[in-house]
Amino acid sequence: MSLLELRDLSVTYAGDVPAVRGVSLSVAPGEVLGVAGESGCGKSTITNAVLRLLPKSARVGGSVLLDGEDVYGMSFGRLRAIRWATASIVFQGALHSLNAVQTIGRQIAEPILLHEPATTRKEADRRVGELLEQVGLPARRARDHPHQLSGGQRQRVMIALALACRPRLVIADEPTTALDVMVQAQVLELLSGLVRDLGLALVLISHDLSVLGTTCDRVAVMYAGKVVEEGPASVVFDDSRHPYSGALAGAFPRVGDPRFRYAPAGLAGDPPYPGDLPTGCPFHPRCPVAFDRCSSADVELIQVSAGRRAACLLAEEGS
Ligand SMILES: Nc1ncnc2c1ncn2[C@@H]1O[C@H](COP(=O)(O)OP(=O)(O)OP(=O)(O)O)[C@@H](O)[C@H]1O
Repeated sequence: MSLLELRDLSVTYAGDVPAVRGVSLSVAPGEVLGVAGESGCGKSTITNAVLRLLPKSARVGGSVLLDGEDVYGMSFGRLRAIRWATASIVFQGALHSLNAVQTIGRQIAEPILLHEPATTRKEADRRVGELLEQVGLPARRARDHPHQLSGGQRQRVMIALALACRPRLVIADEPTTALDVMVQAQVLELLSGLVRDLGLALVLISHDLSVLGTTCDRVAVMYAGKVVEEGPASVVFDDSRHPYSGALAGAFPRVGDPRFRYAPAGLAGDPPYPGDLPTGCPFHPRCPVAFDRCSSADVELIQVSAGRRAACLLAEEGS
């Protein structure tokens, strides 16, 4: 059974900005789902929607089911109980998310003491030490302040923090952005190990397909608030059925790679602003293989083969 299920989720910000438009996705324990797309496609909005962290003015449609429970139908008391304990988020920007004037240990202990009031300070400190070791840091680093750690170490602390209350789902929003390639690989290996060892469900959000390709079981590619392709990570990138996924994958091309057929020279232009979307397929103004119907036809996400969905007229025609 899925631990997280988004059913036709839509989020519209004040001013009629439809940032997320009918997204259906799910992730099971022990599975890594990648969510890819350029800046502004709605990735962080989905993250915040899962734990009801959106601004009050945002309108939410569809549903978010966490372990079968409707997140938008539950009381605030229940919501407080599931935040951290059932699901937690590793937010973007480790440096800015940590409190500069508090020790690492204090910050990790805080959600434990809040969610498990029977825990003593001493027990919480022991758990903090264990959590730090679990993410590959010595327990003594609990006494440090954030500025005493490197970027990669701070990101590990963010992961320890997310694990503090033993959640079953972790959403990591751009967990490796701003880290150098070696440290990136270590953080991804750490996350994969946690999925393997703890049976976590992990949603990994990134604009960088090389990050997702190596770590995820399945990937959903988003464009202008919608999923435009979804399937096993390896095939989505190696044999894209949507020109946008092909173009994103083409940003990391290999010689002789079939992805070149979509993006010989990279992807020109910018994604549309959600408040001002083009008619037809929202990708058509940038699409290297668009034809006349693309600017007017409604394109739905359809199943193109077992476990694979794509939203493209060419995929519909099976070409
Ligand atoms: N509070 C808000 N009010 C109005 N519009 C918003 C708000 N937050 C986000 N948006 C808009 O919604 C769209 C989706 O934003 P979101 O942050 O979810 O994208 P993203 O894919 O996570 O981008 P990034 O990778 O840059 O974080 C963007 O066009 C953004 O400008």
